[in-house]
Amino acid sequence: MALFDDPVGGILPKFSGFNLFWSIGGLYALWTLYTAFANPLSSVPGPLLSRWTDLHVRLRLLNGSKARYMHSLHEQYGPVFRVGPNSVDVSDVAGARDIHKARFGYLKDPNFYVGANMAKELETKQCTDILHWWTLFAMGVISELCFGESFHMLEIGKKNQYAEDIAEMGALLPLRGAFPWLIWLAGYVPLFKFFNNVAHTRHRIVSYGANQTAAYMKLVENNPGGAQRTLFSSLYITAGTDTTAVTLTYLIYAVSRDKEVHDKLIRELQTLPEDFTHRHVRELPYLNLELEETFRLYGASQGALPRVIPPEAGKLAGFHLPGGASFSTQNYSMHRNEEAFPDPEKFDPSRWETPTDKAKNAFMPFGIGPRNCIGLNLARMELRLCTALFFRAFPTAKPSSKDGMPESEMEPHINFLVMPRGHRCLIEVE
Ligand code: HEM
Repeated sequence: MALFDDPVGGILPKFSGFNLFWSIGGLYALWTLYTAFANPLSSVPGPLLSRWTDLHVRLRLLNGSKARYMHSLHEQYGPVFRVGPNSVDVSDVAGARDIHKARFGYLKDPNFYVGANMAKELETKQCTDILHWWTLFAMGVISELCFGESFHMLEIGKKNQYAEDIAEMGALLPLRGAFPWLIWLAGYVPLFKFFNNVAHTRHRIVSYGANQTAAYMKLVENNPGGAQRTLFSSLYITAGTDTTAVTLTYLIYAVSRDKEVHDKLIRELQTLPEDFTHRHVRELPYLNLELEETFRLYGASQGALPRVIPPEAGKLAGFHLPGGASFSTQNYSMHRNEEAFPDPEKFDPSRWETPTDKAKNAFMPFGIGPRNCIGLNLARMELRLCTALFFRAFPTAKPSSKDGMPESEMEPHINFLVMPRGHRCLIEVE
């Protein structure tokens, strides 16, 4: 059957369904050959499949194993490998640094709120979920900075709808990027209801942010001298909540399961005055080493941070990368570079006593260059203070298997951000 009738008669060639099928098939075959062999990225090593698709990498987002899979591909193919037809991942330290760079308080008293809540839970349940409490704490700090008002979640002991939405959005962010068509499909197919919720969640977050900002502006108008300055809601609130809470959780976990590291910290904390402030903890040498080692192994940002090669193209670690191609670096690999960090899986704060240049260069827990983390000083401050307050209050803290929590629950589930697989971290005291 002719698909297009030519009313003028005989000028246009007649296309049958059969011809159309072969034409599309032919174009597809040409594209397949081009992406496989003639694309400028074809000289970059990588799995054969990556010449046509990055689906094998994206699918691993679903079970949080993408960073580990990418790391295994680095071990197999070297510091630059092809992720998909138009993207590469780079763990070459010098190259990654060049490209990233060239182109391109009022803290709520964690002792009072967090400490009291944890102590209560320890008394009633004999263990406490520190991830839960650090999340409420970090959210409280950021909401005060953004909206001039805390959400009072620490006092109530649970997340409000906004915090639930933010957490859900954060968890789904990588999936939105990797499978945008699933979000679209969710609007039509009831099977994908889970993804459909993403759109509603996003809408609720945007309107909450707008309302809170309007309320704050009114407060400033009515009381120009009285209202505190805020960072406003333009600061993406997710960036400062789970990142801090998860990193802090892993810090406490890593320290409390290693007797030598733990005892050293406790001895150092005993030198603090009773009414210590951040000014005191900032100067504690061993606490600071522990912070660095936590950022290296468990810093919340371990997944790929993508960048687009500018139109004039670039050379990276010996490979020519065409303009428009995407390249990424992931801290999971950079921070496990064996030359920079011997025995990379070991949590060893002492490696930061005299770090080599290689270690300093490969270390980028807050990103580098003009788009690095704007909250890094706040995050460091929260981590130092909370760790000191926590171990002063609970010096015998250790990971708990009460409530049936196996160690495997603490295995990092890495999408863009890190999250313990079990979404909790139970601690008990002796
Ligand atoms: C341990 C805690 C944290 C870690 C590990 C972390 C890590 C990072 C990283 C790696 C980036 C760069 C992302 C990229 O290159 O695409 C980033 C960006 C950012 N971070 Fe953080 N962050 C933390 C805490 C915070 C806090 C507390 C805030 C809020 C005050 C914050 C706000 C931001 C913002 C707004 C950006 C985007 C900057 C831009 O795009 O120019 N972060 N963070």
